Amino acid sequence: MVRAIMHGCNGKMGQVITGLIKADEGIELVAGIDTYTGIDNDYPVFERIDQCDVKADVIIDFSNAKAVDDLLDYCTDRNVPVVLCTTGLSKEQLGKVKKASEKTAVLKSANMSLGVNLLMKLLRDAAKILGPAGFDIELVERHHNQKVDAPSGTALALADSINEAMDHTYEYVYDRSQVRRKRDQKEIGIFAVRGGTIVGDHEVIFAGADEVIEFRHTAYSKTVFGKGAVEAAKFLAGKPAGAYDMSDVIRF
Ligand SMILES: NC(=O)C1=CN([C@@H]2O[C@H](COP(=O)(O)OP(=O)(O)OC[C@H]3O[C@@H](n4cnc5c(N)ncnc54)[C@H](O)[C@@H]3O)[C@@H](O)[C@H]2O)C=CC1
Ligand SMILES: O=C(O)C1=N[C@H](C(=O)O)C[C@H](O)C1
Repeated sequence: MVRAIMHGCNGKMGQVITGLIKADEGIELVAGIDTYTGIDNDYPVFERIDQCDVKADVIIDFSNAKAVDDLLDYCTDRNVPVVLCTTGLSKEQLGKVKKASEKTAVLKSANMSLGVNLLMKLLRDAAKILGPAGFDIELVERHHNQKVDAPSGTALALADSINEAMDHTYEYVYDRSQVRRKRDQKEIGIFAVRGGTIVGDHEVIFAGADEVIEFRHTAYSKTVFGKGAVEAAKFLAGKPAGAYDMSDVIRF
């Protein structure tokens, strides 16, 4: 049985994972960490990660970018593998994630769903054909009104997978309001919509002369992310130090 700690246990994703793990015989939650303590869980909850003295095989993180530095310190000091799902990390934090992966197993993914991870692969193939054929690439993401980071981690990851296939020749453009010029072909425009309870929606538009191809992923519940995170935690427990992602868990 894999022993897991839920970092951000009283948030929306933390509670989804709590429910999924309760019904899973292969993994148990032995502790939770959250600054908000107004929920009764059937595992001990600590307000700060450095207060947690419960031993675990893996930590699952859905919290807040501000909480990630202390989490990485805890995981590297104790050599605990971590499934890092929080988005909106700074450039410095991404560097810290890389360093942490030299000391412990770190699986970072902006989107744990099967669909988005397949989409990344499809986009790489599409870009290799449509980019050289002169198609412009634009990305629109839509999320609920409680989301703090923009654009979404997934939008950036989708753009990165396209750019990777194109030898990193594309620039990302987030705001065209201040610039009076036509778009460059080597741009990926990235736009964020926030409203209501939209779980997560990503649309990638390849617009050519007289034809448009659109790829779209829509999450209808947070369970799709939760399921992927639980699978990732089971996969990561016991793994040696290194940088992992969902392509190590989901084999296409
Ligand atoms: N990788 C993926 O597939 C997904 C990633 N996310 C990301 O996960 C993060 C959390 O999302 P939600 O659960 O919707 O947010 P939420 O705001 O509902 O939950 C975050 C929880 O973290 C807690 N928290 C804040 N500071 C903390 C600290 N220092 N230590 C421990 N806990 C702390 C908050 O009190 C809250 O309960 C966001 O960055 C979001 O973008 C969300 C869904 C899917
Ligand atoms: O905050 C969310 O809700 C989500 N965040 C992730 C992101 O920023 O990409 C993944 C998912 O789309 C939901």
